[in-house]
Amino acid sequence: MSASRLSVAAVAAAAAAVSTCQNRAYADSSFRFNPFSSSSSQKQKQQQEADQTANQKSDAKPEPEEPKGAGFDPEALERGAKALREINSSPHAKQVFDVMRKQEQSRLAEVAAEKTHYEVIQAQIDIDRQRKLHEEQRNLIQQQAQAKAQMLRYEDELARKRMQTDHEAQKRHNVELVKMQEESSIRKEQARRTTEEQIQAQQRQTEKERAEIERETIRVKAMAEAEGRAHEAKLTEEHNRRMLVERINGEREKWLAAINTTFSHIEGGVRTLLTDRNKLTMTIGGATALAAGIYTTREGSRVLWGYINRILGQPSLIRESSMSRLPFSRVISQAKNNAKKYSTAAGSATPSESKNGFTNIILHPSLQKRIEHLARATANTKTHQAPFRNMMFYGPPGTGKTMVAREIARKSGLDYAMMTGGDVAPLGTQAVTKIHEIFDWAKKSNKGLLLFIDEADAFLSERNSTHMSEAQRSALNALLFRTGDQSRDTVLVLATNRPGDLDSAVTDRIDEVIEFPLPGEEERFKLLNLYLSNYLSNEGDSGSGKGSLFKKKTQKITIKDISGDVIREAAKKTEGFSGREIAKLMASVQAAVYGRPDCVLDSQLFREVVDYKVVEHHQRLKLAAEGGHPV
Ligand SMILES: Nc1ncnc2c1ncn2[C@@H]1O[C@H](COP(=O)(O)OP(=O)(O)OP(=O)(O)O)[C@@H](O)[C@H]1O
Repeated sequence: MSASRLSVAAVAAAAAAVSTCQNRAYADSSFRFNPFSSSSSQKQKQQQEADQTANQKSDAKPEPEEPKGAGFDPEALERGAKALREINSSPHAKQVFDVMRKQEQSRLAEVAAEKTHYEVIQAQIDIDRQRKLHEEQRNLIQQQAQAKAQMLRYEDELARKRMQTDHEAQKRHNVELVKMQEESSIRKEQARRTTEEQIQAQQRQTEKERAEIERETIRVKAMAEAEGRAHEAKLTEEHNRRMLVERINGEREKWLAAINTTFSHIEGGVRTLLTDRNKLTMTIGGATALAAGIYTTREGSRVLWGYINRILGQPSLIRESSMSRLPFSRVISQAKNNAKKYSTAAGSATPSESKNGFTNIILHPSLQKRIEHLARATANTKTHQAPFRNMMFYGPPGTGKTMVAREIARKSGLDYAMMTGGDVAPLGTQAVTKIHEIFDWAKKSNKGLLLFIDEADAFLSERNSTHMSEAQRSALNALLFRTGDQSRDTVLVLATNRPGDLDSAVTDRIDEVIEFPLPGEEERFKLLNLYLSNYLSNEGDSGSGKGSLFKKKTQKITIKDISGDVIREAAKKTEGFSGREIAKLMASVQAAVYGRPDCVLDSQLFREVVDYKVVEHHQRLKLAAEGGHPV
């Protein structure tokens, strides 16, 4: 029993020694497997502790202390060798070695198992590592993908921003381009306009120069003609004087001879007469009758010559003139005026005339005041021998321009002559001569002449206008020439519906410009009243009524219920009517009254005529608007 115990202890010691050596060898050779080496060293430690415990138990006597070397412990080898020796000497050596071999095998198996376990762990670690690596790679790829996507997004955003910026820049550029183009076109337009204006200014300048030259030519021509005429007149006068002297001398001699003869005859005759009383009486009576006949004939022929001179001397362009009246008609009118003056002085003047300076002319109060003032100024100008002021009347047709011109002439004591611009064009080349004739003729007036040119725009329009003929232009230049200086014998009054068409040189000669508008409601009311009394009142029905259309009236007109309100209503309806239209309306009323057997004018008939005249007026306006003509 003790032997076996001993052998077991020896084997254990040997095994421990061997294993220690092996462990050292392991520990030296395999640093790689740290966990295993640590566990084997622990085991070795445990083994050593177990061996020590077994040795202590088996030996129970203290082993002398071996000096401990630095790296190698010979004690174990010694103990191993001792144990081997004991084993060798033991009969159970074989069994011991078997056990040892089995232990070794089982230990190796353990080590292999541990190794396998470790390998499994290692593989697991590898797998984990690989998985981690893979995950990391995947994360990395994901991150890269994210970064790339972000990058792409960023690039895309950048590209979009760039595109937007480019687009805005392009837009700005386009706007600038358009602006530049606009500016350039404006500049071009301005340049074109400037050029056109320059060309027009040049043309105007050329026209002006041409007109100036023409005027100068006409002036020089006129002066030359005047000089020629003066020279001719001088020569004629000289010749006439010589002839007269010769004739007087001849006559004197003839008369002397005749006187001598006569005296000798007279002497004989006187002697006979003194002796015969009857013959003396007859001779005295015959001489007186002869003297009276001679005087009457001379005065009569002088008056007749003056009249013929006026009639034949009146230029053909003058349509109406106060200078062409028969001398006896002037005497009659003078007598009439005197009679009027007398009756006025006696307090029988018509209210309209005493109050209103212009008989039968209805104007707006302010216009009337101005006209009266002008008439007074013209009269005073004439009295003081100052230069006359020219006038222009403009406004729609039939507003009283001609009437006023005539009245101004009458009031200011001037002669009056009227011509129409439309008559000038048909005269062609004769027009210039005729214009000069008028102004020469105007000089014959002792009182001064108011020359009224109606439709002045027909021949005094802008000289640059294309539809103006050369003859018309010359006529206009002639008028401009004759009115260039302020005149002391002619007042020029132009009337036109289109003042804007007049040549600037013509308007330059005008001192007073007066507008004649269409009558307002108050004026229409007065006009209706005026023409009602002129055409329909029975005053002066003896045939001399100033307003009667027919001098002889066989039946009296009866006016019924035509109150102020009825006339006021008509004045309201006739808005846009001229004075002439209102006069015509009342003439129509008169015709309508004469159309009735009883010659009664009542408010119904009056209203009917007014209504159809208003309709007619609007139709005329419409037609004129369609035709593009002024009414
Ligand atoms: N203000 C007015 N007062 C009274 N009657 C007027 C007035 N205006 C016009 N008339 C009447 O109209 C007629 C024409 O007037 P007048 O010839 O003076 O007009 P006008 O302006 O010269 O016209 P036109 O431009 O056509 O020559 C006159 O005879 C008169 O009957």
